[in-house]
Amino acid sequence: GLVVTQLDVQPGECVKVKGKIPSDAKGFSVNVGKDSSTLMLHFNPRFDCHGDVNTVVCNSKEDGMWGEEDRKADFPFQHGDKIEICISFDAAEVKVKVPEVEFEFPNRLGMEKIQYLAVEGDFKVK
Ligand SMILES: CCCO[C@@H]1O[C@H](CO)[C@@H](O[C@@H]2O[C@H](CO)[C@H](O)[C@H](OCc3cn(Cc4cccc(C#CCN)c4)nn3)[C@H]2O)[C@H](O)[C@H]1NC(C)=O
Repeated sequence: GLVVTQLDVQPGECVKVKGKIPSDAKGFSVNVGKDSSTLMLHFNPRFDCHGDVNTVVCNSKEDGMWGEEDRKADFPFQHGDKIEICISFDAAEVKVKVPEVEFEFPNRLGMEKIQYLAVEGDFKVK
């Protein structure tokens, strides 16, 4: 999927990804951080994959190693949805705004900018 590098997003700024969730989507992820091995956030809505149904899984990745998963209570996504995902952060946390819901995740790595964004799986970036 889409990979963007050299982004240089600062605290308080937001990066927005618009796209469509295919009608047969199993799951997708939006990753932001330094690069593919060092992620401030792996935002992974799962419709039906890895044994999860309608569950948003968030995690961080440090030098290629996954952290502790954080499974969210909300799942505000449906097959066929056209959505905007807005990601912003500060020293303490990462915020992921989607229609109707804002998810929060700790800025575990204390990252001071987002250089890298990658979208994987069943999400058609517009
Ligand atoms: C119960 C004991 C075992 O526990 C399980 O252990 C697994 C392995 O660690 C974890 O799963 C890993 O979880 C990690 C976050 O933590 C990651 O999501 C990682 O995926 C990386 C990855 C990303 N991509 C690209 C991509 C992305 C989204 C869509 C597609 C598609 C498609 C076409 N339909 C492709 N491919 N692989 C996942 O494998 C499970 O959550 C975890 N489950 C629980 C309950 O704990």
